Amino acid sequence: MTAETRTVPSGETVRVDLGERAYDIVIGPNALSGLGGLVAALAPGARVAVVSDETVEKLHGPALRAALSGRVEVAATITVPPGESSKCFAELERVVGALLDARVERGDLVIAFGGGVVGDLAGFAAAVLRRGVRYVQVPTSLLAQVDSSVGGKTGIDTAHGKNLIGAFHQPALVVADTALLDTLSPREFRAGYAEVAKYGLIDDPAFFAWLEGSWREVFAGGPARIRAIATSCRAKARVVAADEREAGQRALLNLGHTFGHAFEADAGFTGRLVHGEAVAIGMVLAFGFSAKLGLCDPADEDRVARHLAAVGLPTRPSHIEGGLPSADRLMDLIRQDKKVERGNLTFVLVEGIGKAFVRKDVPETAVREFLLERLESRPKS
Ligand SMILES: NC(=O)c1ccc[n+]([C@@H]2O[C@H](COP(=O)([O-])OP(=O)(O)OC[C@H]3O[C@@H](n4cnc5c(N)ncnc54)[C@H](O)[C@@H]3O)[C@@H](O)[C@H]2O)c1
Ligand SMILES: O=C(O)C(=O)C[C@@H](O)[C@H](O)[C@H](O)COP(=O)(O)O
Ligand SMILES: [Zn+2]
Repeated sequence: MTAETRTVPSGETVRVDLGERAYDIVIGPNALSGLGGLVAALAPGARVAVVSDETVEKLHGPALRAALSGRVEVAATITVPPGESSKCFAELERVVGALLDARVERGDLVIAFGGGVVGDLAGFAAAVLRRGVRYVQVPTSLLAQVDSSVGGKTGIDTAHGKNLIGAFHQPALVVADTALLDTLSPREFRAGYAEVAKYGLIDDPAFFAWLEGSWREVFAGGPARIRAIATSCRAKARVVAADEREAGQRALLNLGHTFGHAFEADAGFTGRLVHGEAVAIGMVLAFGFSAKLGLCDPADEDRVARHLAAVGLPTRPSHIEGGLPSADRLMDLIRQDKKVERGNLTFVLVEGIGKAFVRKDVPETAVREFLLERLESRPKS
């Protein structure tokens, strides 16, 4: 275990152990109040530029500025429209332009204040601005607190697919204030929960079993929520520290994503299907595909689907509103997956709950046949 953990009252600090790029994830219900001091210590005298979305800025912008006040000068606050459609070239150009207008220098810091969309977009902007400035993740959605703010994957989507343009650029600090989640919509909380459950499904069956019994407390807030977030961050920190650039085992964090990203791209990166929902459907499909290949017991797929459905997540392609793509359309999108090697598909498969593994050279014919079986509704194309 390379991720260090320090327990602090009603919260926790997890270290992402990456040598000269190591950083802390500060987790807790009042973590935001410490941001000014942490940023001032990280880059004494530096200015910061805040990138947020309109919803988060309106709800929590004043608290962020109060946390920075008297410690750090805010050079600019840049907002983008909420939602996945902001992870695009046009918004990247606008954000980078605004950072240059504010004369953000190499020694300054960008603060990504929002969900995973803002984190991925602002992180990518920071990666390319003046060939790289440091940034701080202040994640405000459950998904961002348990997954996207950690690990340094940044980027945008294109019509070709999800996150196809981007860079590995680690944050200098992550501050996850769990109280900010109180304003998150139930739908977005559920979407983030899919990535929480993912950590149990990858290699922590005891965590998955705990979630099956305690998810209501996680949704309600309090210690169970903090425990779920800290456990997720520890798991992600451990994987990232061992394989920063996804040369091998980091691909496990992609469980459910090869299918999920294809459905998201087909939906046009709209609110019709948000990332966590696509991951929920994709994880059930990953279990189903593994069962079809004789690698795992079909009962495990049922158990996963039962739990995700219990919290209100979609679990089948037919749950996606607005019609389904054809298997051929999905195969086209899957061929763009970043795990493809010399044209061959790579999938994260399972031998059971908590027993995920990476399989290269998965035959396209097997994937297509499986998709045809699972696209129960009439395709729209
Ligand atoms: N880089 C990574 O490792 C990684 C990991 C997982 C997901 N992602 C990416 O993250 C994105 C999804 O992130 P997301 O689910 O946070 O979506 P998001 O950023 O769109 O946030 C979801 C919605 O919640 C709102 N919101 C955020 N915080 C809020 C708060 N505290 N109160 C009220 N509303 C709030 C936002 O305005 C938005 O409408 C996808 O683009 C996905 O690809 C990246
Ligand atoms: O951090 C990772 O590695 C992940 O795979 C986490 C995923 O939850 C996340 O959605 C990530 O952005 C997907 O990565 P990608 O390389 O498939 O775009
Ligand atoms: Zn994801």
